[in-house]
Amino acid sequence: MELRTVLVVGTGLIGTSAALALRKRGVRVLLADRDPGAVRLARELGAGEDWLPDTAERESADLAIVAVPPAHVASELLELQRVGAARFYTDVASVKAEPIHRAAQLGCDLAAYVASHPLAGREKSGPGAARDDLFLGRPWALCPTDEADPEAKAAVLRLIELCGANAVEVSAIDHDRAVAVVSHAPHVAASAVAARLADATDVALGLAGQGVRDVTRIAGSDPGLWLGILSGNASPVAEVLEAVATDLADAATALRAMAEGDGTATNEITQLLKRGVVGHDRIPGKHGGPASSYAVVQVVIGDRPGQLARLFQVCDEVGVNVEDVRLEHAPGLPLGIAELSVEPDAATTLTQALRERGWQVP
Ligand SMILES: NC(=O)c1ccc[n+]([C@@H]2O[C@H](COP(=O)([O-])OP(=O)(O)OC[C@H]3O[C@@H](n4cnc5c(N)ncnc54)[C@H](O)[C@@H]3O)[C@@H](O)[C@H]2O)c1
Ligand SMILES: O=C(O)C(=O)C[C@]1(C(=O)O)C=C[C@@H](O)C=C1
Repeated sequence: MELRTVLVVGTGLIGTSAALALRKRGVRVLLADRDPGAVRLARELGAGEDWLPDTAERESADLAIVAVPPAHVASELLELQRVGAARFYTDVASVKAEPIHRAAQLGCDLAAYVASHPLAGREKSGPGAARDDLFLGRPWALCPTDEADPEAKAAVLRLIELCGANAVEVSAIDHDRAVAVVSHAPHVAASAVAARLADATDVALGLAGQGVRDVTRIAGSDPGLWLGILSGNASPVAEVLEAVATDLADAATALRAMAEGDGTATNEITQLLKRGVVGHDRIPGKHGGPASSYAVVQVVIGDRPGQLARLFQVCDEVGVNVEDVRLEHAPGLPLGIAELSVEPDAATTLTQALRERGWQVP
């Protein structure tokens, strides 16, 4: 099924990322959001054009993507179907059973609707955080109901393909149980670890390395959005968290025993760490990797004005496009590391050029 025109309702992180990916593949994208500022920014980023529902010659889109918080999906779907906004509809909410149930209760046309969920995101919200490669190589769940028209499913499969993601068909109930394990409970665990940092000493924070950043990155996400996600999948998430809490309580008990000289308690900790390795190794590498397979060039930079500008100047001189940049500060030192993500075959050129110009590239 070809998608010529797609309507994106909710031009935040996910809606705008999908819109940018579709634009890149030549699809016409119409944008709508209850916040006019979100539409304006998405448009300025090149995500599409404003949807003008009141114009007489308004056409119906091939597909509408409802990219709003889970609790608003069903009401938004109903309204869009009422005005005939599109031929087919999907949503991207992080929970699936609840919005589908609500859509059925409200009397939405379930034949034209196939719920979906891309397993890709960021800890930032809004169109400014959107990226056209967000979904590349990532799983994208779709949960067609028995009522769904095969053509509606084909439209959503085409959306997933155009965004470069991998379609995974699953029932809504199975989806919600699965994401409780791989997304929702991990999020709460990250928040609990990050909450310990709220009153950590400056000394502790000054010693923060990559480990705590990796474990807590998602804890920086919008609490309002996550309250909606967690409350839409409360029982499955509670079940996983109870198991995690048991492991943590057992680990604390074993550590107390070790502190009091009980050598046998080490076994308890070793078993947990080993089970952790087994679980970690089961995460499929392809889906766990970065959105694009860029090479990272690390450069030591002084903590002085103009350093980054000089660095980018070298990239410009040798014609290397910087796809992403990350700064690592060394606490207490007038130095940091700039990590430049570049196409793999540009990494050697850039490394050489930087070294020739006196930059320290470890
Ligand atoms: N953030 C993630 O990592 C992530 C990943 C996958 C899926 N999701 C899901 O995607 C959806 C959007 O999340 P996001 O991260 O893009 O959030 P966001 O806050 O970046 O964007 C949501 C947008 O929806 C708009 N909105 C809210 N209610 C609306 C309504 N009734 N009508 C029109 N617009 C409305 C808001 O103004 C906002 O611009 C959520 O359902 C979320 O569960 C999020
Ligand atoms: O990586 C992130 O920042 C995410 O928000 C990703 C993540 C996930 O847990 O994998 C979070 C929630 C979404 O529903 C989908 C993706």
